[in-house]
Amino acid sequence: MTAVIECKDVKRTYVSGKIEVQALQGVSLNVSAGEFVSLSGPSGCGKTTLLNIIGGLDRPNGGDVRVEDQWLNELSNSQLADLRMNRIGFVFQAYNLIPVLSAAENVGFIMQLQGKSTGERRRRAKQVLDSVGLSGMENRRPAELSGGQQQRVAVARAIASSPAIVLADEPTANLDSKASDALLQLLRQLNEEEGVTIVIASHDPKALEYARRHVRLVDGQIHSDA
Ligand SMILES: Nc1ncnc2c1ncn2[C@@H]1O[C@H](COP(=O)(O)OP(=O)(O)OP(=O)(O)O)[C@@H](O)[C@H]1O
Repeated sequence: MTAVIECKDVKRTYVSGKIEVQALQGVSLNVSAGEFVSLSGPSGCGKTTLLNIIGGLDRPNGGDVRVEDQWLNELSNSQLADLRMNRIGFVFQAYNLIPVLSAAENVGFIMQLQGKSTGERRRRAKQVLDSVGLSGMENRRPAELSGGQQQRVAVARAIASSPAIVLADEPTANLDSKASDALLQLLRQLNEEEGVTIVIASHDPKALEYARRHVRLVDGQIHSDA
């Protein structure tokens, strides 16, 4: 099967002041369509950096990443933004919901950027909020929802535009065990029923159980992949 994500010798060095940190030291990784992959490893090993580079939020200093049929080095910043908007869904630890918008408006936000009509946004927002178990909560603002519910809104937002890939960075970090299970179950369902490729960076052993392939990073390099 062709890889939907291909990382070729990806390197990322951060410079802060006189200190250089080699966050990624040559990572090569292929992920096929429909895989559910975990990225784990000690704090600072480069998980977030790798997810950000795969998702086009950051650029490598060396190597390249292909997402579907596009090599990211060849894309301008606006082409990269289009790729993120149309093909990739992000779920972050801190939910990143917009506090003044309702759940439905948060979910519809990217569709608004894509120029979808109000009616279409409302319909799709209701549909995805229903699918993540939040029927009837469309009009609540983030502050009126529990942490687990907010993270479900974040997942609904990530999947609203039917992305090929969902990248999740510590999505269970702020959730209790019941909410974590519900969220992971949701990601599994998305993966199994809709074939969405999922890459999840996490320290949470439970999150790792849900993945079918486990990539472990140590010091910016792949230590194991099984
Ligand atoms: N913007 C930045 N400027 C300088 N150094 C950075 C920056 N972002 C990350 N780093 C450094 O790069 C290394 C990798 O960081 P990264 O956040 O990718 O690790 P991580 O595995 O996700 O860690 P954690 O599990 O703690 O979230 C760390 O040493 C970190 O301090």
